[in-house]
Amino acid sequence: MKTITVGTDDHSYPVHIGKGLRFRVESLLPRDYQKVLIVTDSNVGNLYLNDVIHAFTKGQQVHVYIIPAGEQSKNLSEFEHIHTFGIEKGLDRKSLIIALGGGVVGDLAGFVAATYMRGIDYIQMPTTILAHDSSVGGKVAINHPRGKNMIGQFYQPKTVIYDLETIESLPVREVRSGFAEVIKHAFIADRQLLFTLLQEMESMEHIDPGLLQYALTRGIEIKSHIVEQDERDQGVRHFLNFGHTLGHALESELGYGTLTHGEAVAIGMWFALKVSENIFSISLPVKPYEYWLQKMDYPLNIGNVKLEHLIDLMKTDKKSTGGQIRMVLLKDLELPKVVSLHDEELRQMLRIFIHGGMKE
Ligand SMILES: NC(=O)c1ccc[n+]([C@@H]2O[C@H](COP(=O)([O-])OP(=O)(O)OC[C@H]3O[C@@H](n4cnc5c(N)ncnc54)[C@H](O)[C@@H]3O)[C@@H](O)[C@H]2O)c1
Ligand SMILES: O=C(O)C(=O)C[C@@H](O)[C@H](O)[C@H](O)COP(=O)(O)O
Ligand SMILES: [Zn+2]
Repeated sequence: MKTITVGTDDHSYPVHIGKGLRFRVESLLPRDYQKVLIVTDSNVGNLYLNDVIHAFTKGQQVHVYIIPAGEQSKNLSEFEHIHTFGIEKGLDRKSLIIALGGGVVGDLAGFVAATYMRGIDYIQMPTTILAHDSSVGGKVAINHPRGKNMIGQFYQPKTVIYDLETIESLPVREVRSGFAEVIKHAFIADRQLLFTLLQEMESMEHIDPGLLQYALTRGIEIKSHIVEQDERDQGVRHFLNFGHTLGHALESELGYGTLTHGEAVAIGMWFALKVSENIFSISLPVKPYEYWLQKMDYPLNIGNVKLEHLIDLMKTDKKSTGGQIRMVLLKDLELPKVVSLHDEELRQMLRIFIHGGMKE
């Protein structure tokens, strides 16, 4: 087992990474809890819920709430239902919530934990590749029909337990989705990892286990280092949003779950790279990235999206101020920068990108 410590203003917490950790949950908790609520989804529940329940051996009350799998569950109604369930089961301020699943479960259950009786302990047990990102850093949220993650909090988990055995059952689409956030971390902070991924990955079906474990661990190190400097997203944490300004707009515009988060961010990074080259008059490895996206079978043709809808949605992005869109661009590899863009210059670049750059 490898452990990375995340130090934030409120407290420091460990991110444990290793195989079979779901069987050891009890011993990895910061203290004893009498009442535990496991929140999971309908897919993960079938696979790993029993292992986690049986890991509690001291007679604790363990309750379970299962949400339908998918992005559409990250909503106000599920949020309310979990609160109701917690009240009915008598959860109190000394209880623990466990988020067992991908980023949807993590963001939703984390937001419930942040608000239940004004905040109770929770831990993250990520089960997707993507959740190497979402389980660390304490951004918890639900979606609003008019914008991604519009209702949320910063609320750090007490512990993150990443059992790498669980990701072995992921469908290939979710492997692909998760790798978008892996390559995001590489673009903003580790060019060596970037070139390794671009050059050595042949398909999403067969990923070298050593490379996978290395890439996830590096991603967590990069993320935690940034979160430690700017927990509440006022400055350098924006860099973790590379590819997300357009990515989030695409997710909302197409309907949550149409594109996965990672698929949308992969397209968003492609656009951000092109904008970066344009704005800074520099050359970035856009072609190798395009080639990688195609080789890895990312969906690049998103159909008929309305340009003006995307621009409006990009304005509701949390980095925007005074209605002006701000994107994370790269001045070079490992050198992200937040840049304000005028509507008209963005419109022109987005028009070219959508009509010229997104054909498979
Ligand atoms: N809080 C953050 O910092 C942060 C960071 C990145 C993404 N996010 C959010 O995370 C969400 C996406 O997370 P995700 O990609 O993990 O999606 P997800 O939670 O919907 O999981 C993807 C799919 O994989 C299934 N699944 C999960 N684990 C599995 C396993 N081990 N085996 C088989 N199937 C499994 C799920 O049931 C689901 O169908 C988005 O809502 C995004 O906004 C948050
Ligand atoms: O942790 C962060 O900060 C990130 O931006 C990580 C992103 O991958 C993640 O999708 C996050 O939820 C986006 O946050 P938002 O503030 O743009 O909603
Ligand atoms: Zn993301």
